[in-house]
Amino acid sequence: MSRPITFVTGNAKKLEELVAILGPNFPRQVISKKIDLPELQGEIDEIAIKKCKEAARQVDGPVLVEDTCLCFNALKNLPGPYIKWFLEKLEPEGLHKLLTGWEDKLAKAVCTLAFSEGQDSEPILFQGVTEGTIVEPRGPRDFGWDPIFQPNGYNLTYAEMPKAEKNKISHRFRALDALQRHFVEGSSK
Ligand SMILES: O=c1nc[nH]c2c1ncn2[C@H]1C[C@H](O)[C@@H](COP(=O)(O)OP(=O)(O)OP(=O)(O)O)O1
Ligand SMILES: [Mg+2]
Repeated sequence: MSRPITFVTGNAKKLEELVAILGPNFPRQVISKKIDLPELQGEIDEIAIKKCKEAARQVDGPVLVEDTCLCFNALKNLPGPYIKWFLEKLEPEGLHKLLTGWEDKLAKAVCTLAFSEGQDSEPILFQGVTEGTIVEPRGPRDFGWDPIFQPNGYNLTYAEMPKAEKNKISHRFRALDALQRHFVEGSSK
């Protein structure tokens, strides 16, 4: 039996979505641990790899971490990995106003998962991207920048969508889908 995978995050909403998306059929047992890992700088992949290595060091076993970016097309993909600080200071209204000077409101939500079997294993990455536009905030405020992100093909923001609907098309769903395929295909070998 493989050891359980510890999903390390300080964000209860991420955990809630991960549990709902993975469902009961994921081939490995997943437990969670609340640790606020350092907010690192750099390119997305590099941040996820370093975050995962730090989690594996602290947990000393198999770990899963994720880093979420919100990339504005007009701003050459910023705020990207720095979205947490932008959101904290500007709130959804301010984030939307950042784009006042640009006609281009296109954005990408990017979820990068990093998995490692433990301190001595290299992290493996799985990424999910959902494209959309940045709109004036609409809907409940319970999760981050959900009120300003309207995925392509919908006239609802992530915040206005029923959770089950967001979880079918979100950046997080797409990344977890790739992770799930890796484990399901791996376990049938
Ligand atoms: O689906 C989402 N819908 C709306 N907002 C979201 C979503 N997913 C992450 N977020 C927010 C949380 C944080 O303000 C920033 C990502 O930063 P990020 O470092 O990845 O998350 P975090 O520090 O809250 O948790 P963790 O301990 O896993 O690093 O975007
Ligand atoms: Mg973080």
